[in-house]
Amino acid sequence: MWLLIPILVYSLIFLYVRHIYSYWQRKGFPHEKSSLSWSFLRAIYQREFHYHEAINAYYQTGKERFVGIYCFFRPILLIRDLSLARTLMENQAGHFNDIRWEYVRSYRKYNLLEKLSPLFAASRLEAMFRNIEKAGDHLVNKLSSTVAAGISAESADGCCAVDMQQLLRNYAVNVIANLIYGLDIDVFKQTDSVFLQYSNNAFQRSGINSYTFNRLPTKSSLTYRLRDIVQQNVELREDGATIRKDIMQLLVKFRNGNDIEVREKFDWHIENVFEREKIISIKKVARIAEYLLENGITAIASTAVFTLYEILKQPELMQKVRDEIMANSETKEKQKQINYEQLKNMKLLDLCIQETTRKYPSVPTIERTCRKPYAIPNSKRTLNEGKPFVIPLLAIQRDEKYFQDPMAYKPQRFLQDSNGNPGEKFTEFGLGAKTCIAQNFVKLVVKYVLVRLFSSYQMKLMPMTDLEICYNDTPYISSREGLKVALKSAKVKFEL
Ligand code: HEM
Repeated sequence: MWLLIPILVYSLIFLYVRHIYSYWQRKGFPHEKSSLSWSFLRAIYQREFHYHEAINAYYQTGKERFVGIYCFFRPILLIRDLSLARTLMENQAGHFNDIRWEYVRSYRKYNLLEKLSPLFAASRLEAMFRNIEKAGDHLVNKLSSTVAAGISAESADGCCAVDMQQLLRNYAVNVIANLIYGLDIDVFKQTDSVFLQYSNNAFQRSGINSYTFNRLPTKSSLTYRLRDIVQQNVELREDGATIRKDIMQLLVKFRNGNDIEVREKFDWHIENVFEREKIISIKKVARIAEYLLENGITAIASTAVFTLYEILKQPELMQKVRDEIMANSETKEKQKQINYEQLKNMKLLDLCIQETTRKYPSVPTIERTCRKPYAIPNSKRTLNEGKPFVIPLLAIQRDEKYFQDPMAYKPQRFLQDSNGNPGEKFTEFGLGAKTCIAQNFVKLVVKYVLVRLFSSYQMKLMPMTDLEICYNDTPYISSREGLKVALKSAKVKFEL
């Protein structure tokens, strides 16, 4: 009798595991070969720890438009076809809604993302430009003091080696703290700042390199400290004691039901309403701010780092970027001055940022869960409720079917050719109801920091033997020294 219990338990586990890993076969989908062998289970387990790389690698192994694969007890449908991927992202019609962004008001359901999209409208960002400049000043001040102090061995020839990855990450922290939390802080000086601690925690967590573990709820004391900052800020602004042109101001306006839609004349003042009329609670404002903080820092830093890395790798491209900056800026009191309008004219840098987001997408895979059965177009298969699909953006954007010579960094690929044919297309910021609301913002802050760097310094990549590019979640450079760049003041020329 006692012997029967373990046998029964093992049999049930065996049947359960086999049931999971035969899902796609049972449903008649094209699927990866699965078995309960040790090698298959080990491969599935390893896939968990290199999720984005594994998903993108599997994309290369076949030709079907979609294929059922397995990730650590989760059957997932991998989409291999760009037009199917676009259809799935665009035509949601309730099939793939993300309930995290839904909210109910007067018995009606709204998509919060859609309502919040004016937060990052170009005209709003233009009004916030002074705050972005402050974050740029903090970075340049830090670099100036580092170069002046000549802390490195290379300082003898007037140049200094710095880790640009870390510096740009701190710049991103300053930008987000300033615009989203409404605080003009400088984490280069305030090294105990809650924002810096949050950023370092998130970076270390990504080192665990696991799909599941990275998604476990991670409410720490930092979350509560950030919530306190939001609470104080919201109260100050609702009292009218502070009017600041930033994203927090727009979030508080939205909370009070004030119009934040894009109009020519915009009033930043907050019309405070009774508590019962508020659209979202302070807790919700804090959650949105934390979501933007968490995703924003890594996305801004990664896009800035890889754009800089690729430009520095190509001296010819670097010269063109410099020329463009020189042609569109003016010198006042021996300093290069750049305003919003001049920045808008720098088209080559726009193309560079676009090319970075193609080659190094900061969202390497898009995943959605099916909320109601979805018949896949031009096929006889139906994706059932509760089952996820994944779009391997990284692999699609590096597929020669869609992009010529995909591993080459060619910003010009997005330009019209001489016959007026449009440049190559891409989907990097997503489509449909979950399109990235912050795309204008990230392009602006990355472009601005690059302009500040190229107009203030001569830069050169230092040789790094252990440079590796990792993808968990956002791409980053894994090397002992981050992205090591030698800097000289712009007046001193490097031998290139
Ligand atoms: C170059 C940098 C960035 C890229 C390539 C990027 C890409 C994307 C993509 C592909 C989506 C769609 C995800 C989906 O369909 O599931 C998305 C959504 C979103 N992004 Fe971005 N993003 C970037 C920067 C940012 C930044 C800086 C922020 C915040 C400050 C941000 C905030 C969001 C938000 C709030 C969403 C809504 C959907 C969600 O994640 O739930 N993004 N982004």
